[in-house]
Amino acid sequence: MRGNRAPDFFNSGATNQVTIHENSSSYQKYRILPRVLKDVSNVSTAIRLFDRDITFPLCVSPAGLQGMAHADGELATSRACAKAGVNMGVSSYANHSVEQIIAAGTEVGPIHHVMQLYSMTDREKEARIVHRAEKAGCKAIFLTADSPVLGVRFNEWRNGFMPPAGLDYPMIEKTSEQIQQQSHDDGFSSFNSASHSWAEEIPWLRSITKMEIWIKGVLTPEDVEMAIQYGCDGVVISNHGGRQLDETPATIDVLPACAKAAQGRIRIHIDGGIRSGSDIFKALALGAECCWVGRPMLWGLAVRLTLSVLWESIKS
Ligand SMILES: Cc1cc2nc3c(=O)[nH]c(=O)nc-3n(C[C@H](O)[C@H](O)[C@H](O)COP(=O)(O)O)c2cc1C
Ligand SMILES: O=C(O)C(=O)c1ccccc1
Repeated sequence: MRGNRAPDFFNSGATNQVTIHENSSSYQKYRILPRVLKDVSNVSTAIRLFDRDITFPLCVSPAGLQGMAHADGELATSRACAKAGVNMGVSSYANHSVEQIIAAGTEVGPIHHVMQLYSMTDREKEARIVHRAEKAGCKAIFLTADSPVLGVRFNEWRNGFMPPAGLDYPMIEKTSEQIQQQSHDDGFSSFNSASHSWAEEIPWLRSITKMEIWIKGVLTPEDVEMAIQYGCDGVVISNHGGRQLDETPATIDVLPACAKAAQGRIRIHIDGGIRSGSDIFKALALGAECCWVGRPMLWGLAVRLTLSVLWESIKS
């Protein structure tokens, strides 16, 4: 059976949903030790990122298929990020082009974007994404390194999730019809190169772009060291929101060791399960410079769609 249950795609983790839950619940293991009699009359949550102040240390992670949550999809996300004064990651599987997404945000206010990339079997197409992103004004490539193949997602399989008709994928240069002709797994993960490696990918990327190069999906001090050796600018400590390899640790639990390994030689950001200001505080206290968030932004888009449908039905 084929189905288009968007929640199966947006909300799901991989296999038994262990990591997706642990990402959030692990924050409750950490307690905040305040120091007292400190002058807090003049404080700011702003941090500097890509040579610009953002209002607070939370940006929006790249997530594909936002057109399934709302027709404006990534355009709306970009506007919202600009309004909030934070930066945004653009997925290679966005339903709008990087040029349109940047234009939509920039109309609202100052905003920077980063382009998410997978190592692809079609290197020429991968290079076209990089060049388009750079020309459009992206500040960095976020190379997602945890997805040589797509995660095992029982919740999607159970209902035969298929991306809906009518959505385009301008960055990977596919229409929904082309995606639907392949099975869900083939349609998506066949673009990713299962034979990717540090040596194949990073020097090549470095040779084709001046943008910063970040590795998204790092969970170990060893890979932080690899990213430093390969001259990368930053890493995002991430397990893909528990959607790729299940039973990997919560990102907050591996952050201290990763930050220690970095010793200030590379930027350390984090995502996965961050849902409140105290989560952000703990991540910063444990060594991250900035946090990123995925699903809550998608839920916001989907609620806007639901409200507009409700409103139309009330009016008529
Ligand atoms: C529906 C959905 C689609 C995603 N698509 C991508 C993607 O295209 N590329 C990518 O690198 N990460 C993708 N991610 C992972 C996010 O960038 C991020 O790592 C994750 O959502 C963070 O966890 P959180 O949702 O608990 O905040 C996706 C996540 C979700 C929920
Ligand atoms: O679902 C994801 O996590 C993801 O990275 C993805 C995979 C295929 C299409 C869009 C996003």
